[in-house]
Amino acid sequence: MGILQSKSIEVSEDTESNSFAKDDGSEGKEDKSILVLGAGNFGTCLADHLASLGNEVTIWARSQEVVDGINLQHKNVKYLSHVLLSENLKATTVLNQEVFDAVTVVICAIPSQLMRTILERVKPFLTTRHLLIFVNKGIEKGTLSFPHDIVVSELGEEIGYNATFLSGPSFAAEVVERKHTCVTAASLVHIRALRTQKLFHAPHFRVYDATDVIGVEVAGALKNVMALASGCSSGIGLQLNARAALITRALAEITRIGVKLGANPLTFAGLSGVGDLFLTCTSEKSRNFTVGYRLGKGEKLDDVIRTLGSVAEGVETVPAAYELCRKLGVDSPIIDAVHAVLMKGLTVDEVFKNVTHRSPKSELTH
Ligand SMILES: NC(=O)c1ccc[n+]([C@@H]2O[C@H](COP(=O)([O-])OP(=O)(O)OC[C@H]3O[C@@H](n4cnc5c(N)ncnc54)[C@H](O)[C@@H]3O)[C@@H](O)[C@H]2O)c1
Ligand SMILES: O=P(O)(O)OC[C@H](O)CO
Repeated sequence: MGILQSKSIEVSEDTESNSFAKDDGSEGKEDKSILVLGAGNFGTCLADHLASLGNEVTIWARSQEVVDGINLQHKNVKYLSHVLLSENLKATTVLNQEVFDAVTVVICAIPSQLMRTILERVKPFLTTRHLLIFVNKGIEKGTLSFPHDIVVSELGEEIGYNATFLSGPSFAAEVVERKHTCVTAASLVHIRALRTQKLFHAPHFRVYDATDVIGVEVAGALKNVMALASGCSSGIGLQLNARAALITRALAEITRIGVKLGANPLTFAGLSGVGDLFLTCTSEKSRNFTVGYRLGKGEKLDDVIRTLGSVAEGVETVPAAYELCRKLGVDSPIIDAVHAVLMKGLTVDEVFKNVTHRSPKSELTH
């Protein structure tokens, strides 16, 4: 926490002229060769999207089986296995200088808790020439760092401030089927956000540019925690009135936290804010909602995680979000409730009862 917050004003007030921007007319001209780190659900769908737009895309996977499946059958045998991927998409298990020299764009689609590990590994190969894009939605446990803070601390300010963060309502399973999707690309260096927009933009995949990185990151990380809460609420049988109330109060809670960290409150009314919150809190396609729902039905967290088959970022973000709210001195009843279920072992019914017994509040000040 704090690295980005303390520097954001310095670089965001005049993003076109700050020392990190390189607006010499060459930005983005060569963005045709792309490396995607992480062949999970989201890495695969983004790689396929970019390949289908005519780019040369290489996706890095740890598993030889996944790499062979993509290269030989155009299928990711582990994730999104029902989909035939673009023939422009190649896969590799290799990460070396040659691989990075061959591309101008690097996209990191690794869960937030593993970001540092992968950045340590690729750091020697990255330069400011690369357009570096992150799609993580989480807060690192222990350090309470948002993705951008991790990037700056691992790769330094020059590369870190040039990074872009892509977020918003975007289930991988829909993106890969070319279902209409709108997202936000945020970078402190505005021309990098515009370059990301140009790279991904298509009639079925609209990208809006932004510079409020901390707002977009807070919204992306915390909507996962709120989706756990929404799933819990459905799991114990609460209905749509309760869901609407939860989403509304979740938005108020996320906005309070974001504003305390220096975010623009209007970001939370955008795609990465209420857009993603609404999507994830209302759909069984969401892994976070599903985890919450199963907890509400009485399953044990370990059993749910073991059988999920994919990451639910909210689970690891809960303890970090809880700690962050204590540090900031922000009232966070929904995060606290999810924390009590996940970390203290209370049942969803018990926690819900406690929440309903809170004293009456004033809507706009709480
Ligand atoms: N799936 C979606 O719909 C979606 C949409 C938007 C954003 N995201 C975000 O994208 C990120 C990735 O999510 P996902 O859905 O692709 O997750 P996933 O569980 O489908 O895949 C995770 C990927 O990380 C890799 N990985 C796991 N451990 C690793 C390690 N130690 N080193 C390197 N790689 C490792 C896995 O092999 C896999 O490729 C998350 O932060 C998520 O919030 C996901
Ligand atoms: O399946 P979830 O809950 O991780 O949500 C996926 C995306 O973040 C939705 O935008």
